[in-house]
Amino acid sequence: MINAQQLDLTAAALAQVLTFRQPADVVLSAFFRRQRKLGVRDRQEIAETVFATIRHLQKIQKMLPRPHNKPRRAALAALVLGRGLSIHAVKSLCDAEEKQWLVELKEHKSDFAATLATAAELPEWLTDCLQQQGWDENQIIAFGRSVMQAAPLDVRVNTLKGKRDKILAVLQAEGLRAEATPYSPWGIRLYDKPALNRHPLFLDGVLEVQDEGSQLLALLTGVKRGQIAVDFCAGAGGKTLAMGAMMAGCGRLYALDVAEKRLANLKPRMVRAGLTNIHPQRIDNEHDARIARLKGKADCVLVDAPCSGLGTLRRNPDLKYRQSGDNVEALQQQQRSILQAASTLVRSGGRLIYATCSILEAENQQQLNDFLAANTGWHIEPVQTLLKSHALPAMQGDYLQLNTSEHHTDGFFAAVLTRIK
Ligand SMILES: C[S@@+](CC[C@H](N)C(=O)[O-])C[C@H]1O[C@@H](n2cnc3c(N)ncnc32)[C@H](O)[C@@H]1O
Repeated sequence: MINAQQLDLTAAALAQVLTFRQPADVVLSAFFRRQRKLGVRDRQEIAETVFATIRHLQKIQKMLPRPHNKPRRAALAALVLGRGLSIHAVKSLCDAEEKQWLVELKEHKSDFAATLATAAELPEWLTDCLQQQGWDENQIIAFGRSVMQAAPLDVRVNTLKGKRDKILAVLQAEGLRAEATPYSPWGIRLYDKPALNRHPLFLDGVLEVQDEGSQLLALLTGVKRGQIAVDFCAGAGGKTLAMGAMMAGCGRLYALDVAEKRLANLKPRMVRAGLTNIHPQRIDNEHDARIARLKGKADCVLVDAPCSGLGTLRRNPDLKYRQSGDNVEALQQQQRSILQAASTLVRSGGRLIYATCSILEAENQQQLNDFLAANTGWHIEPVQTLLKSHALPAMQGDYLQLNTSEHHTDGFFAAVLTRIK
């Protein structure tokens, strides 16, 4: 149970977080760096209450229109709405006005359930987008609620270093609540969130943290040993490492990105994973002359495009307040340009995989349709056919579309195209 000092500090952190000028985790890390004396338990209470506030912000905002100006009230509301505390339990932390305000907040329960934005805990710009792409209210509410749950910890077994069944047995024998992921053949789901970065299986490169959905995207590339592959937007290499393992360390895998810092994070991970065939390369942009030598050479190119990230709201609930329709339009232009440039690297008969961690058609199907309208000589490979030998969620259409409410992964989209000339 949170104490008075922790509540005051939560309010101080919320005054910054709720402006949404920066990612919540960045603001919170900087806040904790300034509060050196705080213990682990203090940090946990503050962080949990900050994230509960963001997760329940639609309801809180209904009663408190500018919550960053009244962050103590926002935090108290989060304790009651998000952290399951009764008003009685928090009454020693409140003055009389605050207590009365909490009572009124609770009285609005049925209003909250009757309005789409508060029932789904999604801002109106996003519920509008989802409705425009044909989602009905029940789907939107189911999605919104599914992303209010914290994500479990999914890890991928590096097939160069271990077999999933054996590793799963080791983790279970250590008393961890662990089970095989339902769809990815390499995945293990952990429910207790152990500090994995000190675990010998992590330090030895047997395990990597990776959401099951992200594992499935790598699986979909179908990349094989000895091939030439490109991960065009590799970031810190989540999918690069999985592709490297699929290639059994043979062939060449280029990990490209514009962000030096992210690629730098890939390097120790490659070493841990025992992969020597990955070539990280920073590029200035998608037209960088340094990649011209790969034109028409790659067997497989993955474009895990920069996107709104709206499929990852379980981990980054503040994104729904930091994104907007205008932002999505700017991202669409970037995605179009990257996909176009990356496609030129694919050899005849090779594969191009376009993926995002977004649930918006504007970033997904629409990009694919635009690409196919502007480019001839490409064929869509239905995802169900590609992955028929693997367990895969039932899915309509040719694309992989993962949604937290149905598949318990982050939301992902992926399409596979083959170059036919
Ligand atoms: C969705 S993230 C990739 C995540 C990564 N694939 C993983 O699995 O961890 C998108 C990445 O695209 C990179 N990016 C943005 N613009 C780019 C460009 N023009 N060319 C290549 N990469 C770009 C960003 O720096 C970011 O790392």
